[in-house]
Amino acid sequence: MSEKAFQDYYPADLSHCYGCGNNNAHGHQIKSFWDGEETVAEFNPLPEHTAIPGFVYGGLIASLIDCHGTGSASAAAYKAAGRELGSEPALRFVTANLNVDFLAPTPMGQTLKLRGTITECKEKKVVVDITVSAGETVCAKGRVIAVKMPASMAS
Ligand SMILES: CCCCCCCCCCCCCCCC(=O)SCCNC(=O)CCNC(=O)[C@H](O)C(C)(C)COP(=O)(O)OP(=O)(O)OC[C@H]1O[C@@H](n2cnc3c(N)ncnc32)[C@H](O)[C@@H]1OP(=O)(O)O
Repeated sequence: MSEKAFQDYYPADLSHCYGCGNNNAHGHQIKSFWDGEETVAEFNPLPEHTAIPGFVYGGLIASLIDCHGTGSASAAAYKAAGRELGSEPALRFVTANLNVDFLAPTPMGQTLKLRGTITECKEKKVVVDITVSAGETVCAKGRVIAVKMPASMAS
């Protein structure tokens, strides 16, 4: 994919997140995009993301859902407002609630595909439902309730 990801619009001073910050060399640097009305992201787990040999650590999967969810929430809020991604004033969202169901063992060595659906989009709250698939298998599903970032979290 050659277009800019949602996370590429985050300002540098808010790009340190372990899951999605471009400025976090040790983080996952997840990249999310629109695919029609849904949002998508991909991730290739590394050996250090192992739970049991051959299988991916659930905390990593939760982290991917978390950051694909908050990125999708921001993008959905911009879309609902009819605004360009990244335009000021910024529409920033953080995780209020993260719920994950692990449906099947997630194999190492495959690209994980995340697909998000915007279930609810209000001015202050966006709900995103996400699946994580390896090949044809949906290994996990999750829901992110994202809420406008409080002023106290901005520097
Ligand atoms: C694309 C362009 C980019 C632009 C630029 C973006 C930069 C963007 C940087 C992002 C960076 C990465 C982000 C990664 C994801 C994290 O890891 S974020 C870190 C983890 N999260 C936190 O630390 C958040 C800590 N919690 C809080 O600050 C506050 O509790 C919250 C979540 C902001 C909520 O504030 P609040 O004032 O209590 O919210 P409130 O007005 O009462 O509720 C609003 C709505 O949310 C619901 N709600 C509130 N809390 C909860 C909860 N815990 N459970 C369920 N629902 C809740 C309420 O029920 C209410 O719903 P409705 O009645 O409207 O339907």
